[in-house]
Amino acid sequence: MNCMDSYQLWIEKTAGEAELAEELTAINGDSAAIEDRFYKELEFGTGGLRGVLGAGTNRMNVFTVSKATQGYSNYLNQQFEKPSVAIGYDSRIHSDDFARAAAAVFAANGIQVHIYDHLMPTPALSFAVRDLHCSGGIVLTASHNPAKYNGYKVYGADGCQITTEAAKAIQTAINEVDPFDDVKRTDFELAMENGIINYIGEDTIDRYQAAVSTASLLPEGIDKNVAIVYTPLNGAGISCVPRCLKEHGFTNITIPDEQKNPDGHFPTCPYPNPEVREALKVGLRWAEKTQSDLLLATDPDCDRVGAAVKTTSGYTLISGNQMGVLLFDFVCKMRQANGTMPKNPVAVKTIVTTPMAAKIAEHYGVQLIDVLTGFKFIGEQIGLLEKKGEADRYIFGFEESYGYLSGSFVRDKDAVNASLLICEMFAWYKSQGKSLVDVLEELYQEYGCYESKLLSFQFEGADGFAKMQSLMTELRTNRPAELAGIAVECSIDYLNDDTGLPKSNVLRFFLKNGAEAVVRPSGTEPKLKVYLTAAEKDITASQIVIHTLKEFFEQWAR
Ligand SMILES: O=P([O-])(O)O[C@H]1O[C@H](COP(=O)(O)O)[C@@H](O)[C@H](O)[C@H]1O
Ligand SMILES: [Mg+2]
Repeated sequence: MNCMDSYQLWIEKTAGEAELAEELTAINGDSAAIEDRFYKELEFGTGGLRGVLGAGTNRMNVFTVSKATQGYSNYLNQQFEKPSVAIGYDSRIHSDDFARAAAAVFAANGIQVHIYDHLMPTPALSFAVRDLHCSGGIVLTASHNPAKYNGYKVYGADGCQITTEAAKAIQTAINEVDPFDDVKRTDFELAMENGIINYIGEDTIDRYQAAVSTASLLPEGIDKNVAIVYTPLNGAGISCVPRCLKEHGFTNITIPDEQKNPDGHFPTCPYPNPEVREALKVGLRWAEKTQSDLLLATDPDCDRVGAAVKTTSGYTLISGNQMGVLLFDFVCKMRQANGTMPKNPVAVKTIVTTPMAAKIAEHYGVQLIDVLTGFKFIGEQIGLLEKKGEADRYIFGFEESYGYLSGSFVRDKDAVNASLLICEMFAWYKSQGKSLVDVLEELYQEYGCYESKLLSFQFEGADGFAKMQSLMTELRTNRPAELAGIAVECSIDYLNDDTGLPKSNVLRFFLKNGAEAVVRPSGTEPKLKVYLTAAEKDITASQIVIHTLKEFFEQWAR
């Protein structure tokens, strides 16, 4: 069906939904606006389905959510005799409505539903799937994307987001569903009365908090008087992070008034992504006002966490790679000291995450596995260990995009777990008179001066998508012998080369002196991402290499 026909059909079928009907009427005659909403359907990317809120097949709305849920229900009913699911949601616009709509579709398909009765972190959904022995689960969230987005993360029975094979099968099942004719629905309240929909109890939440507590590494007697500013960025972290920190003795916590309450409009952080400085602005102001030691900021679904620490010259932001290596080293060090390092320990990172991790792994005798971008691939590795009865070998997983997990109790990145670890690590080094910046410097001395940078280039709409594809194709077919004058020693095309990993649209260039550039389109936002790494003899030299590469790629993406 072409865009115009789809548009007409949607006008007819969505008349009962005031918000959508109004939007469709408003774009009458605007062919670009119509095309943008109908030129494709939402598809699984790095972290589930994700799209702008609004009317159309390429938008997140009650129809696309219901269609996805019907498809997922068909898949579950095929795979399991008596399927059940867990549902979570964050603070985004319509996350709760979509969660209830999805619950009603599952219920109408005879699938038992366990749904949180208030917003909860994404990792708590991963936990609930495992705790309640569900066949799968979903979270309504677009993670850290801007406020105009929402999304739909899908989980398997192991509590891990579905990976390649399952995603393909579920996508096929979804594609077969007509959103207007094929979706079964029941009344949410009625299904609650009938017991096919249940609220997830406090006991599950308590067990989740207890599981996170098992990740604690700090020995008795360490001073925990760390002054912390914690901001949930108007998201789900408020439900778990303060409680977790307090239960572990970190009681000196200030939460910024503006960002404490759930609010999907994110009025003071329109792009609620701890990776970007702008999102930390309010938190930094509160940190300065209260002269706090540490700032922690979790994204709306509380699976990633950003941090800044007080130094003599103000607050220093710690990047995802920096925090990853700090935590990885800390986990290894403490487990060795506590006598809890398992035999043949395993850590997992993504291919776009700093190669410095390999040096740390080698130092501690940890096997380090590299996987494609997406924490689901880290969770998948834990699942593979679990199948062999060896889940305890997993000690840490991380990715440069501020995602960390130090235990097998959940299968997605966990910012509650990571917030606790960061506070413990901070207190541990503070007790030795060191800041995290000092420790980072020590790690550079020991393992090499790795510097990294992520470049993101925005490409909106159908035209942007085509431009991104052509940039990738051009780079793939005319593989450069040098980048910004730095020799390319070899390169990997993850789409066509045999890497042992699933095929993926990623190009990786290994440059002279251990520098690297990895290029890939984002699977969650209309962006092209370039991940740069340099490893020179000092940090300044590494920064110069990064700067040169940055200028080159900025020119390239124009
Ligand atoms: O968005 P989240 O926090 O659910 O996280 C998901 O998306 C991020 C961005 O992916 P992309 O680079 O494809 O945009 C990935 O780094 C992450 O591994 C994945 O779990
Ligand atoms: Mg997130």
